[in-house]
Amino acid sequence: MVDEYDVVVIGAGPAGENVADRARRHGLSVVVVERELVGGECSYWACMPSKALLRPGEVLAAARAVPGAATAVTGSIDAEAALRARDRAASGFDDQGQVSWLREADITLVRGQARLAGPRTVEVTTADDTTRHLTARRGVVVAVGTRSAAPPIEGLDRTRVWDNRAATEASAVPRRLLVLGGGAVGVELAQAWRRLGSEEVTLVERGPRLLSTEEPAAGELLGDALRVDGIRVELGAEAVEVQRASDDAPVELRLADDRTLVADELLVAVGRRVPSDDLGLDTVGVEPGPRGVVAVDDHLRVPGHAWLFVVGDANGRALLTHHGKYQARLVGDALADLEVDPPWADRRALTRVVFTDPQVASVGLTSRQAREAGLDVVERQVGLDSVAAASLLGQGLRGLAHLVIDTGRDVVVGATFVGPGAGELLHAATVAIVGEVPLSRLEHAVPPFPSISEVWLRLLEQHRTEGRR
Ligand SMILES: Cc1cc2nc3c(=O)[nH]c(=O)nc-3n(C[C@H](O)[C@H](O)[C@H](O)COP(=O)(O)OP(=O)(O)OC[C@H]3O[C@@H](n4cnc5c(N)ncnc54)[C@H](O)[C@@H]3O)c2cc1C
Ligand SMILES: NC(=O)c1ccc[n+]([C@@H]2O[C@H](COP(=O)([O-])OP(=O)(O)OC[C@H]3O[C@@H](n4cnc5c(N)ncnc54)[C@H](O)[C@@H]3O)[C@@H](O)[C@H]2O)c1
Repeated sequence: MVDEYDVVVIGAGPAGENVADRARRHGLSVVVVERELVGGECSYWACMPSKALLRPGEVLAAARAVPGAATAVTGSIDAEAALRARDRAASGFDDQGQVSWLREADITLVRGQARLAGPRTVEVTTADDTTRHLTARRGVVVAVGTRSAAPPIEGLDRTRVWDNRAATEASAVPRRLLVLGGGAVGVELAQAWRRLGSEEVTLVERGPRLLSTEEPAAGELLGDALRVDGIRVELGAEAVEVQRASDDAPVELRLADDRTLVADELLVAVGRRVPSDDLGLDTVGVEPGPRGVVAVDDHLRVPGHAWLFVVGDANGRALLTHHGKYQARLVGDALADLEVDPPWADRRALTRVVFTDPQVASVGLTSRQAREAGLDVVERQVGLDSVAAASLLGQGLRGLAHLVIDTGRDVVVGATFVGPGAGELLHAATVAIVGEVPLSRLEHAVPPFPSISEVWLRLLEQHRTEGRR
């Protein structure tokens, strides 16, 4: 059976859904192939459940920091209620809502495993083991996302451990949790489970700090906050071996310095891998790169294959839902032959928020990336406690605001905010970066009093006082 559409999308995660939506809005016929749940990793085992797991602890900590409110907090977190709220945030791990949305948008859904079978052709093996062939008049879009990567650690392939799926869908709080990897997944889920009631949480990171790709001060401040929560943070620690006597026995993680850490669960959060092995890329002469990533040009096309696009995690440019969706919107326009800018914000204005408490929110280049790119930059940094609003948020608040300023053009090229709710501070910086607003012009962007946004005043004052160097 061969069906012809304008666009065939492989994968119905946020990137796939958005490219389908955009292309359909332009009047193109679109089919999406999904082998699991419509909505992808983000909806069920990543963004949504992890944020739901973090939220009760965040609210409680905010209340405890406020005199008057703190005394009203007498109980502890109801973990079972929190897990039920998590289930609701993940739509009960059921995709009927998103399937209805596809139907209403007049996008065809085919359930099954898709793989390329030559130029513009996709072969689908459906659940009942029948094979369908879909052909694309305008283009095929690969939006297959990523899964947890397994590091080469002795014994790992024989040992039951948590990946992001197990760690976000768990139905009970582990008494002792080990987390391998101090990136976004590791820090968020370590704090979530600690605050939900895990008695012992140890975070193991082989680098010298958490969130190693962000400004060093951000990872250091977050590390301090996690320690205050009672999480043991092991930096510069390399895991070399893992074992369990049986699936229910404690898990043992041996480090390179020969110490052994023991827990009930081990979350492995050391990065991601694109499931491109069984994608039929060989049928069109394409080889995936490291971690299965399918490389694309500036317009998200696979070089030499103008009909083949890759959006979202699978192209390795930005492992973030909102950037995948941004890419998807541009590819949806390109499929309709509209003239589009390349998605340059992936490179120059990448927005990221780690939803721990404090949140770590950043956009654009870090000081290191800016210098590596050959820019002449200065850094400005102030504590969040430099503004009046901080004292109203609660006692003992720690946080920072940091700018990377290109002295040649006198514009912001990177910004980092660490603090409660810092993610909501980010968009002002994003607009300043994308709009290349000169710092002299920012003097006229007046933040309201008393708001945390007043940190912009402190940063600009510092920049004026210290001159351009
Ligand atoms: C724990 C965790 C928390 C996160 N939190 C955030 C967050 O707060 N904010 C944020 O921006 N990002 C977050 N991320 C990252 C975010 O989840 C991803 O960037 C996002 O899901 C990528 O979207 P995607 O559409 O590219 O891929 P995915 O969401 O992975 O979807 C890909 C879809 O393709 C399907 N598929 C794969 N291969 C095939 C095939 N051959 N045939 C048919 N279907 C196929 C899959 O089943 C899946 O449904 C988090 C990640 C993790 C692990
Ligand atoms: N809030 C969010 O937006 C959010 C939340 C979670 C994940 N994400 C996305 O998901 C992506 C993947 O996140 P991640 O945390 O899995 O990966 P990551 O690459 O961000 O971090 C992995 C960490 O594990 C460490 N590591 C690697 N091997 C190790 C080993 N053998 N022993 C000890 N440490 C080791 C690395 O040094 C690194 O710090 C992120 O890049 C991010 O884009 C986003």
